Amino acid sequence: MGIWRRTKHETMTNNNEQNQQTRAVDFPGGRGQSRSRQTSLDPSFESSCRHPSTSSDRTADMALSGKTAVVTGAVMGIGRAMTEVLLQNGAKVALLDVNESEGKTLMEALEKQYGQGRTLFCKADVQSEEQFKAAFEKTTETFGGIDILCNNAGILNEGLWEKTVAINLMGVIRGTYLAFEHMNKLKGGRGGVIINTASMAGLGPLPSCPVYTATKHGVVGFTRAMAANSALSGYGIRVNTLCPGFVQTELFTEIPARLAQHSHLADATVQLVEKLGTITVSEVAQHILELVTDETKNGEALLVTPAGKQYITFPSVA
Ligand SMILES: NC(=O)C1=CN([C@@H]2O[C@H](COP(=O)(O)OP(=O)(O)OC[C@H]3O[C@@H](n4cnc5c(N)ncnc54)[C@H](O)[C@@H]3O)[C@@H](O)[C@H]2O)C=CC1
Ligand SMILES: CC/C=C\C[C@H](O)C(=O)/C=C/C=C/C=C\C=C\[C@@H](O)C/C=C\CCC(=O)O
Repeated sequence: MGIWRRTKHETMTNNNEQNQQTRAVDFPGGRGQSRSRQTSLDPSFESSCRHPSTSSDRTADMALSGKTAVVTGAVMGIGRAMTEVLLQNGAKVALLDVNESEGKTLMEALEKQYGQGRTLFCKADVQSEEQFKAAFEKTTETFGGIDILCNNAGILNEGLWEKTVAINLMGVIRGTYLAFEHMNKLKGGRGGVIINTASMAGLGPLPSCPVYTATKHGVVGFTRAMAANSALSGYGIRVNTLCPGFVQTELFTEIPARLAQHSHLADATVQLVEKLGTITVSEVAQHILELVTDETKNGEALLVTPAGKQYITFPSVA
């Protein structure tokens, strides 16, 4: 059970046993940083990110300049890394999360790093139609529209399996339907793209997390169906899903407690983690850019693991 004895913020780096402190203000460093920009809000970190004084004059030529994104579960982990990728590439970002205190702190740090008027924080639980809808409306009111949605919020708790379904699957469905209302070209929208965070567990079963596996399989299936639905309907909206393997975040900690009645399988899961390795949030988030900017990407499932990235092909049933 070695892996789970590490302190809350220590994580196992892929193929090397160095402990890493993953602090609240910077992303895990480690392997693969050459493939992704190390970003940090830690002022002591020699960041490669643009500073506010240059951000505005360089934003104009960035891939996502003029675009507005909404990210759920944006305050930490993969969602926070996605937020940074979007900001680094010129987008304005609405951060949605239930963690209000951390959200406001992050907002202040992001404004210092990327300039005023580029970010908005909305306290929003993806389980709540009212809160999610209000956040969309506030975003549209603030930035003039929504072009990108990252349905990223998710939990892993087999003991609270109904909540897991409500957040991981129903929350993604709710966000997608709200985005279709705002983006639909047939309803006055300007089109757009939705990125749903599934998981490698959305492509193959994690025996110790059957409900989590079900939610992620649901996200993959729903994404592919909505992508085809939109294409056939002429809505002008693309829908793709990102399927990370094991990623070094809070969700990845205290796994035995999260497995609940399946915790007897914790060792098997540890062996799977050791077999497959782990990746950093930056190594995951960098891939949203291709899913967002490549107009040919619709209905794609992009698997990201220590071995790299792979677009999944599914058996054709018709
Ligand atoms: N960490 C991993 O190994 C992997 C994670 N994923 C998925 O990536 C997504 C992000 O996970 P992590 O960054 O690892 O998790 P995390 O626990 O580090 O961050 C999740 C964020 O979502 C927020 N959140 C939780 N419930 C919410 C709700 N009801 N409404 C709004 N925000 C809520 C939390 O406050 C937190 O800021 C999840 O969908 C997860 O299932 C997929 C594959 C691997
Ligand atoms: C315990 C789960 C830890 C983190 C959850 C995280 O959010 C996440 O989504 C991680 C998913 C990783 C899944 C990785 C592999 C899934 C593999 C399955 O397809 C097969 C499962 C077991 C096969 C055993 C083997 O040796 O291949």
